[in-house]
Amino acid sequence: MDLALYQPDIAANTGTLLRLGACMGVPVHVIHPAGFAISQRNLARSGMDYLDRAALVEHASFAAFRAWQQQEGRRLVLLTTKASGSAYAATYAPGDVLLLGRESAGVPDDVADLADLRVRIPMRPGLRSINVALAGAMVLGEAMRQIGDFTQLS
Ligand SMILES: C[S@@+](CC[C@H](N)C(=O)[O-])C[C@H]1O[C@@H](n2cnc3c(N)ncnc32)[C@H](O)[C@@H]1O
Repeated sequence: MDLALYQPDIAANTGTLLRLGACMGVPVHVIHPAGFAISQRNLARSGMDYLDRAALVEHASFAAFRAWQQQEGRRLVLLTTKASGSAYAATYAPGDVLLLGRESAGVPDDVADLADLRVRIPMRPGLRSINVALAGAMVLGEAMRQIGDFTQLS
């Protein structure tokens, strides 16, 4: 199970997800261009001293990320408010890569079309979206619970 961030805009969210990845043993992929430099200075406030324990993988472009994902034979699961299927009705597998959209605009349609599975966290009517780091945490938690990954943690 991996997390992937599509062209993230806000360093604090990426730092938060890197800290989550470090604690859960989940690699975090950043798909460039990001809206900020990937640096200790930019990420330290939210990532704190967990950054050194995070498995960060940077991809120069979506094409580079896509090549890696296909080469590895990993399923791409997109978290999007535009999905019809609930993230809590989906079935996850150990190799899944959970792809999160950018804070400002999600992912473009051509990227969404490549996803093997698109899932939505149900929300109350009239509300737009959940913070990207919280959305990632909610679905990662469900996916890890399903595949039994929490049993490997203390
Ligand atoms: C702030 S939201 C982006 C909102 C953007 N306007 C859009 O249309 O996607 C950032 C990312 O968090 C995730 N996200 C937020 N709320 C979500 C929800 N209810 N279901 C699934 N993913 C969600 C998605 O990956 C989304 O691209």
